[in-house]
Amino acid sequence: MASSLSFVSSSLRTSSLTLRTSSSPSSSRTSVSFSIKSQSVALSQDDLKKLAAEKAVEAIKPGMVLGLGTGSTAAFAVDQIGKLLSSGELYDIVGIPTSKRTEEQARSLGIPLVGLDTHPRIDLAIDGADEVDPNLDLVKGRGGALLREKMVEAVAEKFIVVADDTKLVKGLGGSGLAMPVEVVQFCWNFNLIRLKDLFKEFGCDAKLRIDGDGKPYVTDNSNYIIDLYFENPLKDGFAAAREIGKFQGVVEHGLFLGMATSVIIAGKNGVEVMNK
Ligand SMILES: O=C[C@H](O)[C@H](O)[C@H](O)COP(=O)(O)O
Repeated sequence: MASSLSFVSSSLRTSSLTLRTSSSPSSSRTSVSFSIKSQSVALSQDDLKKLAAEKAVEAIKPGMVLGLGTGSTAAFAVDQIGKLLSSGELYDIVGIPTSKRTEEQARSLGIPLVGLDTHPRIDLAIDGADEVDPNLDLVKGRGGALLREKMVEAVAEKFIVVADDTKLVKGLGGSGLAMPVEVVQFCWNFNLIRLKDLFKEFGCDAKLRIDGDGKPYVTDNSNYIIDLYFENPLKDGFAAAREIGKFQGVVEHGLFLGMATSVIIAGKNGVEVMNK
């Protein structure tokens, strides 16, 4: 708790923000509120993503094996890692990218890359999320990277999720946006129908993800994605994950349960660090 608080505070200070911190010894949450001297500045959603991502990067130490996440928020973290490496403030780290996009970005920034074959244990993974519930369980994969993300983040000793506060939900599936399931291309519609049927009590619609050219979206692993849309949040994410996993041809799903060790959420009123 104390270490989380200090890494958030020092970084915000360098951004010339005034901080007020509060935390309870019995609580797993640390809040840092901030205001800009003179007058308030409207932070965009991208500003908030960057703020959360850069706070997470402060937890990186030389010698670490890192999981490099995918998406617009994780990209800010990868950028920051690249900057710190090139300035010499950070050294002796290697990263495992969770998508071809992240691999390309990391290579362009000179971040040394390795794979799980040679580095099966990761010290710290930093990634975004699509939904974060009060237990720090997540929906991920709207960017299509769920399979590699889950493989990498499942073996991370620490997994810090970075997000702006629009990602907070009371229950998973509750945002009304997609909960992705990666399936093999073979007879994909068979699995679409089974998935829709599995969740009919939650008012589930299921759609094959289509890319900008009107063709099925193909993941880095040459699979398709079926997006599930729920009218009501899932009551039991673990039960849902178990049932989805029973379908042959389902490769992975976007429920990341019991995996995040910390979540850094940036909102208009400050940054909140929630620890498991
Ligand atoms: O497949 C994509 C990943 O799970 C992303 O981390 C997730 O979709 C969040 O992305 P963003 O930070 O762009 O909202």
